[in-house]
Amino acid sequence: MIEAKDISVSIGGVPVLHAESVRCNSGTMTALVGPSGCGKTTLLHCLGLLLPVDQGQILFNGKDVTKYNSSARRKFWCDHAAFILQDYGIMDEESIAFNVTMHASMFGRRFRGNRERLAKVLEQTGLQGREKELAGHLSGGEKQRLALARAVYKDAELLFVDEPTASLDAVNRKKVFHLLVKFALSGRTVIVSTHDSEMINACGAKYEVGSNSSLHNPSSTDLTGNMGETL
Ligand SMILES: Nc1ncnc2c1ncn2[C@@H]1O[C@H](COP(=O)(O)OP(=O)(O)OP(=O)(O)O)[C@@H](O)[C@H]1O
Repeated sequence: MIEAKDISVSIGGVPVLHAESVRCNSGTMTALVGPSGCGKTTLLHCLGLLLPVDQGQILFNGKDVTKYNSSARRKFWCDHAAFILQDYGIMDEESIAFNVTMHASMFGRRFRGNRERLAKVLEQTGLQGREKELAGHLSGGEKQRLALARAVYKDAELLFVDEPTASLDAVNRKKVFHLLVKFALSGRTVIVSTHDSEMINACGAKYEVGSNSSLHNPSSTDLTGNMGETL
């Protein structure tokens, strides 16, 4: 569970978030929604400790992590978090397998990850059989799916996702959709900044950035919204 409590952020002296509070529960996919420029990405970055807040707190499983220094933040990212951000964070000069597993020997790029898990996530993201291809040769949509494959392979407790369906066709949108839903249903905390109405409908909780109000607060018996229907 990750939570923002009354956080405010200014960028370049311009207020972007004002006293925002949102709680993202485990086992749930939470949508950060609202018009372009309202601060969805900024809030996502604050929750992921990628951007410091000026006021308020970020709580991870109830623990105040707001003032973590750079080494504590690095450990938080390494141990608990996975990100699919707008630039996808793909290393173009590396293979697909390396980008997913982040494992290779220093010399010769010999594969050292978990082969079974790698094959499974590539299958789930429609990249099966392409382990050895250079990531730089992939299209934008394929890179987006590769970023998702990496996040699922890591199996992190927290998954931060910015516009996961932005450059995908209908078939791949559905694939990404199902994968994120399954991931949340397995007990993970998934936070998605999105304009995609189908994606928003699949989320168990929705928070309108800038309105200071949750659109839907999941009760204990309805932690997943209509995620089950999506599967
Ligand atoms: N690095 C930056 N420098 C200056 N202004 C910024 C920066 N990052 C964000 N902003 C401003 O903060 C506001 C919120 O941006 P943010 O990207 O969080 O919005 P968003 O809701 O995610 O938008 P979109 O739906 O278009 O992606 C915008 O007005 C944007 O111009």
